[in-house]
Amino acid sequence: MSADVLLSAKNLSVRFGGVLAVSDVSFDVRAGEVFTLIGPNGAGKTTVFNLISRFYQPTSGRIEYAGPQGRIDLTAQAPHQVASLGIARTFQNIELFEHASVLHNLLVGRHTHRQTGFWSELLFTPATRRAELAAREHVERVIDLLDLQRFRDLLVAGLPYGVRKVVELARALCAEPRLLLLDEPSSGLNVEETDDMAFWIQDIVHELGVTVLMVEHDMGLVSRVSDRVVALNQGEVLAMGTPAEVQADAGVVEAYLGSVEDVSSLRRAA
Ligand SMILES: Nc1ncnc2c1ncn2[C@@H]1O[C@H](COP(=O)(O)OP(=O)(O)OP(=O)(O)O)[C@@H](O)[C@H]1O
Repeated sequence: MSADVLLSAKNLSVRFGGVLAVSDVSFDVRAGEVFTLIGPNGAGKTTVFNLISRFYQPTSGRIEYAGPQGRIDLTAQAPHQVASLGIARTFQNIELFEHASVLHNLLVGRHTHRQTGFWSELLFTPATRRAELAAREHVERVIDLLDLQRFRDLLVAGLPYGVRKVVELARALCAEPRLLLLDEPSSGLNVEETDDMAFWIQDIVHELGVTVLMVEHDMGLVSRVSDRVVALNQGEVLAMGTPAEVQADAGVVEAYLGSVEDVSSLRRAA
């Protein structure tokens, strides 16, 4: 794995009974890029995400990851270790504490980052106080970056869907991830909100230096924010490259024929 690679999927396969959901899939995600998985329904995108989050174990293959303490085999880690390795994710269906304020949700998101132990937290030692202060500062930075000031003390349950999507993005960022997994960030959003989401994704990559691995159906968003794209079909890699290169691939065009997605919009906006 070369120095600029943050995550490397190597010959991943997953079988569910008779279904080969992911078949010999390999790709590298470079530090600082937006790397996007596309493909028709059932192509294996969510399964790849679930392998990286450690919800699923591969039938064969492995995932190498440049963690805070050096390179590791991610597939050997327990699911509860993933957050402390600097990997955060959002979900297709928003997962927030509905009856807590935005600020509370963000502080909970931050909690996975805490390094202080049980006794120091109980005794509120100087190390705990410093950690608490750093947590608050980072949460405030994320609130500012994603323009959430006016919502900070409101309950999540009362917020419009589009704002909740941004809060979920903020919650994931509060854990200070090295790698952020975004599962269909545009799902449920209207055109204007999708436009804003593209802006937020670009902003967090540039401002926070986070690497993004995304599953997305909206090809306008994909072409706007992605550095590189991998197209999956029936569990296999069809094509990989810049949005324009993948769009030009004959296999990709064929896989998308008859589907609602318009592959021509994969051309990156100038
Ligand atoms: N837990 C599971 N048990 C059995 N089969 C599964 C499981 N998860 C996924 N599959 C199957 O694996 C294949 C790939 O599904 P996956 O959800 O990864 O596709 P996808 O590309 O994310 O599709 P979509 O865009 O519809 O979310 C499908 O045939 C699906 O039915």
